[in-house]
Amino acid sequence: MSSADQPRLTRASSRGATPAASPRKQAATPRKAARQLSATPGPSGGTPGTRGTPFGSAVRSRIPATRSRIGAAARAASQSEPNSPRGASSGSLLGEDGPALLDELLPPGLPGEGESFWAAVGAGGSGAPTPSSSDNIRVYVRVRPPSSREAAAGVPPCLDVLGGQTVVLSEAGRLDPFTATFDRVFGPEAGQEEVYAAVGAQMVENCLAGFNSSIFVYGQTGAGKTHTITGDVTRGEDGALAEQCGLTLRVFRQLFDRITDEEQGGVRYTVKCSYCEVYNEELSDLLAAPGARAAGGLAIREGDAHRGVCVEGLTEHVAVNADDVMGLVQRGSANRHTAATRMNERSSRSHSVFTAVVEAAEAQADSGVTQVRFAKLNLIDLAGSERVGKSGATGEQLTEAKSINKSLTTLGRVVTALTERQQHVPYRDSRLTFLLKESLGGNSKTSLVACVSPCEDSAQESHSTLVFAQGAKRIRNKAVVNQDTVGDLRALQLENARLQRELAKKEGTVTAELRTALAAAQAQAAAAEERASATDGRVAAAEERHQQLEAALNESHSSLQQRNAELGLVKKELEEVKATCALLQKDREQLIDHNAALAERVDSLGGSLERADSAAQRWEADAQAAQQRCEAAAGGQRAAEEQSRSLQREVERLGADLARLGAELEASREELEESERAKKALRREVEQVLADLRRQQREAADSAELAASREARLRGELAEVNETLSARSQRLHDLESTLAAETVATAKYRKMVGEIGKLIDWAQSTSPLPPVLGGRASPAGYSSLLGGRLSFGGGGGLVSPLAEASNQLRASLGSLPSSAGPRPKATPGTAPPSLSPSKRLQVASPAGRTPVASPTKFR
Ligand SMILES: Nc1ncnc2c1ncn2[C@@H]1O[C@H](COP(=O)(O)OP(=O)(O)OP(=O)(O)O)[C@@H](O)[C@H]1O
Repeated sequence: MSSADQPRLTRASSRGATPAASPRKQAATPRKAARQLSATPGPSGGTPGTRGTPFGSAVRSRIPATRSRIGAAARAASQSEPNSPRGASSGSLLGEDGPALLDELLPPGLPGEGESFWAAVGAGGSGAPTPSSSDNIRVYVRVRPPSSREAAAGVPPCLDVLGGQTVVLSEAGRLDPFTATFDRVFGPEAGQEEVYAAVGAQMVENCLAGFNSSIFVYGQTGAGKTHTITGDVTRGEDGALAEQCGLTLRVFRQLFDRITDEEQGGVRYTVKCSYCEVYNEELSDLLAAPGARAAGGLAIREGDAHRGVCVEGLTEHVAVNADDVMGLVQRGSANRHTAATRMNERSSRSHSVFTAVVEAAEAQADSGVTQVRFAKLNLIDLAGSERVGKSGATGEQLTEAKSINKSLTTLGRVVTALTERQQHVPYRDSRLTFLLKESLGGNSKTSLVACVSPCEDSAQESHSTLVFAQGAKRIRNKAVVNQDTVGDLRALQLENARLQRELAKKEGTVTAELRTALAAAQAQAAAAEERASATDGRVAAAEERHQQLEAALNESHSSLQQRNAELGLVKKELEEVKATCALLQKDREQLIDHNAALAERVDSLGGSLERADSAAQRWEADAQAAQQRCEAAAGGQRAAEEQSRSLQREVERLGADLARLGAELEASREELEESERAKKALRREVEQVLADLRRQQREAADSAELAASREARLRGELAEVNETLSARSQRLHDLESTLAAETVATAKYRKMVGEIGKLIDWAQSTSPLPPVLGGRASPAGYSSLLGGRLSFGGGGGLVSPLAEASNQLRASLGSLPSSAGPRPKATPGTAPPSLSPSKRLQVASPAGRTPVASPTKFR
């Protein structure tokens, strides 16, 4: 614990809160308080010596008059502030006059002389005086460390903590620093345990003592509220709470430790938890089974005098240790509405309230009375206010932000109304404030932790938070110890029995005073019964017991029958009073509702009136200004008329221009339409050309494919033709060789024929000289060969066969080609087929040869 805690803890203990550092010492506190309560003189323990004190028959005669005063007081109470602290309003149906009026009903010396019945029955109808405490809300400020984003951006700080209780905000542009003092200010270095020791520990003690206790966390988004109230709710490595665990689990750990101690002293505890959230003005149960969430949210209503505001249908879960609570907090937190925003990666989009109702029952061995104390412990995590522009909220987040800001504004108005002690506190203006009604200005000991960012870019929000926290400091709550009526009713019944026994002892000497005392005691019992009937069904049993006592009284004191008849009359009267009270209670409730509705109506009418007033003033001012403008306008009217005439002329000129421009426009429009038509025709043409092109492209593709296949086929055919050609060339060559040989032979034959001819000619001639053969003179042998001259006439001789042979030779030579060159003869089987010229392919002949036409197929 830091040294800064010291002064605060000293002051806390002087207020009755026990420092957390000494739990053992604290452990005795509630038991001691309970014993003290039971020892305090009450109806059953009236001050010795006052019992049986005569208090005159005048008291009885005052009853009817008093009854009418009760009615008036009840009506006045119901019309007065419906939001009066729970302790005051719940103590009686009769409002502030209640104590005095009931004192009038009671004989002196009954339930605690010198002490009003009001104090005796207190808020819970207890026979013991109820300790109450009127405290201001305790307000703490927690400055969180800079976030990693702020540290990285180097945003300068704007807050200083002085002496543990003062915070100073200095902002660029602000002339004077803003300074505020609180119960405690935690700097960025303060850990979770330190915050718990200062804020949470005392709440545990308050709760065990029977006081409702609430802790709020408030502040802008991302300021550290959830970190403070919930924090890390997982187990640490050693199984203990995590270091960053917030107030909630630390409070319950301490609470259950203390309960264990207390139970050793005979006190029995029950802890019932609930967890709800207010999201977009709808209340829902965070611990409801999946799918069991009420559509449209849960309803809130004013509960009975003891239990305060109730949420209908909210599930309650019994917890017997801190682990149970941890499970519930984990489950509920997982169901809570959260979202990532620019300001906080996991921003709570709802207000949440974790509530535990702690009930302690302690039997009093001496009196048989069972003291029942109970307290509500609320841990409230408010959603953070946010500037929409800064948080970047849009869509659903924007709706959430608006709803959050609206309910926080109502919270601000409630705080203002309470601090200014206004008659009407607008609790009902939002679900949040209605739900937290008891914690704000009511029956609760309340602490508020205002969370702020240390950095300058949040200075404005930190300032608003500190101003809100300052306001909250001035709220006064009135907490009372909440006690049940079981034991008190029993005490009253015991007192009743005692008085009746006393009455029996005195028998015939019983005075009218005693009867009145008895009646008063019965009135007390009946009143207590009536209050008890609002909370449980035990009254029926009590009445039965009461009747049994009456029967016993009748049996043992028959002499008192007549008096008992009178007693019956009184009882009847009391029944009437009871019935009247019940009616009054109904009236009062109706009046409270009516009053609240009226107050709201008055508020809204007040607002409307103010708006109407200010509108009327504005209208008046507007009328005056309009009057002045009229006057000024009248002066300017002539000038305006002149101007109007010139404008008229201008208008006419413009009209002419307009007509001309209209005509031009019409012409342009026609041109435009024409060009539009031309454009369309052109477009059609282009489309046609494109279509043709596409078709041709397709055909070209087909032709290319065809040409490729033809080329391949032609190449094949060409190869075949080339082969045929080379075979034919070879054949030609052979034929040429044969022809050359034949030509040589032919030439030889010709020469021979020529020479033979010459010889024949010579033989037929008379020339003595032989012809020149081969360029030489024929040898003599010819002559000898021929035997002289050949004779070609008659007789046939040698000349005729020679001439015949020579003729044959000439004929055969004449059939030979002369000089056109050799021509190959078509060989059978190789003769080219008769093909059309168009189907012949010209093939190059071998060098030196005549080109040959080669037949080929051609498709
Ligand atoms: N005192 C602190 N020490 C260390 N970290 C902190 C402290 N306070 C806040 N943080 C961290 O700052 C971040 C924002 O805190 P938190 O979620 O509690 O803000 P919040 O006020 O609840 O915001 P919102 O209203 O948007 O829900 C968290 O990551 C939290 O752990």
